[in-house]
Amino acid sequence: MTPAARTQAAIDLLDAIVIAAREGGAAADTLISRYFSQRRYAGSKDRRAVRELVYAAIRRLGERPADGRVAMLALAATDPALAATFDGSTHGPAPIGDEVPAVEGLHPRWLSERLAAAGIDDAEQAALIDRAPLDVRLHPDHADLDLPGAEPISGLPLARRLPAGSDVAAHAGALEVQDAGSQAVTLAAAVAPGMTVLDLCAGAGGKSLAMAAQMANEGRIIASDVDRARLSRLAPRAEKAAATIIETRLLDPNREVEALADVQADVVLIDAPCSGTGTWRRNPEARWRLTPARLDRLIETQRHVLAIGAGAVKPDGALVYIVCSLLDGEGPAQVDAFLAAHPGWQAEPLTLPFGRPHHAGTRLTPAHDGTDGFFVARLRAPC
Ligand SMILES: C[S@@+](CC[C@H](N)C(=O)[O-])C[C@H]1O[C@@H](n2cnc3c(N)ncnc32)[C@H](O)[C@@H]1O
Repeated sequence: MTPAARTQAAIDLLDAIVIAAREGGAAADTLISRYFSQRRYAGSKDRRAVRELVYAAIRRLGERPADGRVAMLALAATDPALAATFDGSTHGPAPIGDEVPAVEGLHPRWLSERLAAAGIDDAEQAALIDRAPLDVRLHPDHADLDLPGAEPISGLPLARRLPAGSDVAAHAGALEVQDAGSQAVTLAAAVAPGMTVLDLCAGAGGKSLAMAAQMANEGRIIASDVDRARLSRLAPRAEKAAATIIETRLLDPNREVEALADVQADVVLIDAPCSGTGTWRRNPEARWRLTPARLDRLIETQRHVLAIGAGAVKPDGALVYIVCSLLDGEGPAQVDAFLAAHPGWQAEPLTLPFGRPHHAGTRLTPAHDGTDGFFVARLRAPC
């Protein structure tokens, strides 16, 4: 592909990403993969170059742009070589005319304001869209696995930080790709061999698998979710990891309580659906998707799953609430509301390898901890 054709490809992709963000379509990564699967003529260098252009534009623009062309024009405004690719050639974009590029910025203004209200200052906000590192968790049986360029991560003996682009697929069964922050917040569950644990919002099971390792594969983990497709990815992962204590339970939305009536768990982990503001490093276009109305719906769902989770904790057991968001409405405010509505429950102090105390829990941020952003709280049920 010529440089001009790469620019046009980035514009086309950004068009699709903007529409998907507005209409709840697929993630940018998925759209990029689909785009190139239909254009076999594009080589690996072309794909990398186009991808970099697309993500540079997404990171540069806080507000969702009108379309791909104004997004790329914003990049071209400070990059003469890129501006020169708007040359009107056969596969390239039309020459730059009297056009207004998209406005640069960190995040949509309403989200910046809510993050600031949660104490996330400008430097912390900027770090939310840095590039994320590639972290993995080794299975205990493979703790001495030699991975080229792997760095240890302090406080997490089985975690390694790998050079970008490392081939982890070659080690399936010996490791899981999992952000160090995600590994750290799972430690708040303090699970031990023999316990009964409910991972209420298990998804594809990243945290269930980590807990099974912490439990030395002894005890019982019920991994539940309302999303069949996500939950179905857990069984093959558990098999590869030889995590035999995990059983999956697909929940019918709004009938979760009946489906979990037999569960009295030592620990209920709720990795709740959330806005994902703490994971924007991995999918920065997610900040173009979120709206106040969507956030309100997520907050309502969080309340719902907290109430379900509380009913499955045995007396004196623990409820661990996690969100990968830095918005207080999804973290501390949820926990405060829960404690106010559930007399006898108490927040417990946490000692984790990362994070700082924040209201009734602990907060991890990319700038402070080098991890994705999380809020986690551990709540003790009355005896
Ligand atoms: C943050 S994701 C979980 C990620 C997962 N724990 C992991 O570590 O990979 C949140 C999950 O909550 C699930 N969820 C949403 N509403 C739910 C409900 N009412 N009951 C159970 N799970 C629910 C979603 O389907 C989604 O998979």
